[in-house]
Amino acid sequence: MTSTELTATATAKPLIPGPATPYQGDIARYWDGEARPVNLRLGDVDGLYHHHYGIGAVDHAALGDAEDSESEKKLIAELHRLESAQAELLLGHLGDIGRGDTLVDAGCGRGGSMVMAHQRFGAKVEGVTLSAKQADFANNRARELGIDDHVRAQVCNMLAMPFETGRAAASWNNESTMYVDLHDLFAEHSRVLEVGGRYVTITGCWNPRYGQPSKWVSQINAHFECNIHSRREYLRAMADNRLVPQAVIDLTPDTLPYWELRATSSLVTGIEEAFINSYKDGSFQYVLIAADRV
Ligand SMILES: C[S@@+](CC[C@H](N)C(=O)[O-])C[C@H]1O[C@@H](n2cnc3c(N)ncnc32)[C@H](O)[C@@H]1O
Ligand SMILES: CC(C)=CCC/C(C)=C/COP(=O)(O)OP(=O)(O)O
Ligand SMILES: [Mg+2]
Repeated sequence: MTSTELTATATAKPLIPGPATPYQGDIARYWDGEARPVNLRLGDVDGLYHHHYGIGAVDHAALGDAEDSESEKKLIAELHRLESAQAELLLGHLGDIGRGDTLVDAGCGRGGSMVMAHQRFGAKVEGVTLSAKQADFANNRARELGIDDHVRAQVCNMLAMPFETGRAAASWNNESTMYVDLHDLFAEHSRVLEVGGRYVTITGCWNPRYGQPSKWVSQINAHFECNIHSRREYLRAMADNRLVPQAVIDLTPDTLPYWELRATSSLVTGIEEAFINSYKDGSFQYVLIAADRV
């Protein structure tokens, strides 16, 4: 069943009485209304629906040549492959995860990373999103795949998750930290993670060596109604909340090929220039941070 045929059969009920702030209400409405072809057409490739960006070298052989009648389909498949490669990289930093473990996806979107996490580790995966539409979509996909006993999305604020203290083996934010205060966020991850648990995020952050958010970063903030943090804020907020980084990887060179390929596609959304220019002028960085809960 493709995304266009998929309809919400069960409506996710918010766990807490609605968004915590008017801003969160706006973000819930943004994602409830989001239906960009660049996200749905890529997800239709294999049923893994992402709302993050790709990394890795473009496989130009897989694209065929321009005259190829299938070139659009091949380009979509290649963009999707790079986005799934990004999720695999994040999951690869979660550490030694077993079938009996519980994982938390904070800001889970339509659930592509949750499905991949369960398929990779066999673990239980709990996701939260502000968007009832995204939660319904993710839960319908889990039901279709027969994994709804292990993969569940709930409508709630990632700053107040309905999970017991100290029970998650690992948790992550995949391009969802730019919607919340990092101290509040990392305090909540530190609460739900077991001692020695692992936290991972992949995010876009402005470069403190540039000085302040560039005009390109401001354009990205306006485009997504988000608030991109600086790299130093991540490290400071982690240090203040018992999260000790054990890997900080600059993925900027690895994500540029994805953006340059995407900029040639018919699925462009208009934000490609801001990402490419900010990555190239050094004002913006694409970073993975993996940290241990001490
Ligand atoms: C860019 S999408 C990323 C989705 C997913 N991580 C992925 O990689 O496909 C950002 C997600 O963060 C969620 N989000 C933003 N603020 C949130 C909050 N305060 N609590 C829970 N989810 C939130 C949005 O609902 C959306 O699902
Ligand atoms: C790295 C940064 C700053 C990302 C901001 C968060 C975000 C909106 C990611 C992509 O979502 P999407 O896949 O829905 O966006 P698009 O429609 O551009 O593919
Ligand atoms: Mg996308």
